[in-house]
Amino acid sequence: MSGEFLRIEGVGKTYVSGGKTSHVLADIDLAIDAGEYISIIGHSGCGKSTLLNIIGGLTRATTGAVILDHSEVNSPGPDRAIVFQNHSLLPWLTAYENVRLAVDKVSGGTRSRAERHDWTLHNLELVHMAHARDKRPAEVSGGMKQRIGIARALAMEPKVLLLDEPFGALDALTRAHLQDQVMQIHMKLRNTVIMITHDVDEAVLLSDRIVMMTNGPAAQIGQLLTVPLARPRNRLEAASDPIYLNCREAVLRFLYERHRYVEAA
Ligand SMILES: Nc1ncnc2c1ncn2[C@@H]1O[C@H](COP(=O)(O)OP(=O)(O)OP(=O)(O)O)[C@@H](O)[C@H]1O
Repeated sequence: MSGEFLRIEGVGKTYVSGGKTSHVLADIDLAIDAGEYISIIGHSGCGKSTLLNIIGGLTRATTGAVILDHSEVNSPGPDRAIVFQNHSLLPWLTAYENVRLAVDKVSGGTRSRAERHDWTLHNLELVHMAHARDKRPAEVSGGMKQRIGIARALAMEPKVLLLDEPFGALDALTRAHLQDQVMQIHMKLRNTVIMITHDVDEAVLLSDRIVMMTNGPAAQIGQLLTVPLARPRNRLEAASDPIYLNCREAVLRFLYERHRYVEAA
């Protein structure tokens, strides 16, 4: 592993609002290889979204830098697509149109109309949503909306896919189904993914490495855990695999023994 693809170097973040200063992140160093699936886990409010937004270019780091493929990240860009917990689809557009809009924006100058049409459909097929291409967000389930959001993000062919609790609002069965699909897509595309989650099993099942954050203020990476489970992974087989169980226990111990959540006063 060279860790040259995405480097987070000494990243810190301080918010100043209403005369109050809060040190959210301090000295975050992380090197990620192309094709890795990384999860970020930590208690509520520790700064996970802040870190993801810094990588996405939506928030500027106070100190340090993010270097993606040898260029410093200073603003949002199509090379980093973000999928949020609550889908951000345009309600007046169909599934096809939501994805097509992103495709036109990113590859309007490089692909013909026919190619952009095919590419839009290809990405809807990837998430098994081609059958619902003409439905608007209000006409489909929460899981389907997330799948359209993932299709839209993938269609932009980002260097990094940033997932901010993408399955957080879904029921357990839909969530498991979508996790399996994301694993299949990752196997197929070998894309680089950084995902925030609160779910220990989700982190272990999907990730190559898990970034465990300490509690804030000034949260840091407390532990970095490699998940040496072979791929493709099957959730039923994994559930009794000693490697899976050891990783799961390591994350639980980190969260509930070493860095227990303390309710803010
Ligand atoms: N724009 C902002 N201005 C001031 N403080 C902010 C801002 N955005 C986030 N914060 C604060 O930074 C801290 C970290 O927030 P962040 O959303 O990154 O945490 P998180 O770990 O993603 O939380 P959760 O798991 O609950 O989503 C919180 O205390 C939050 O109130």
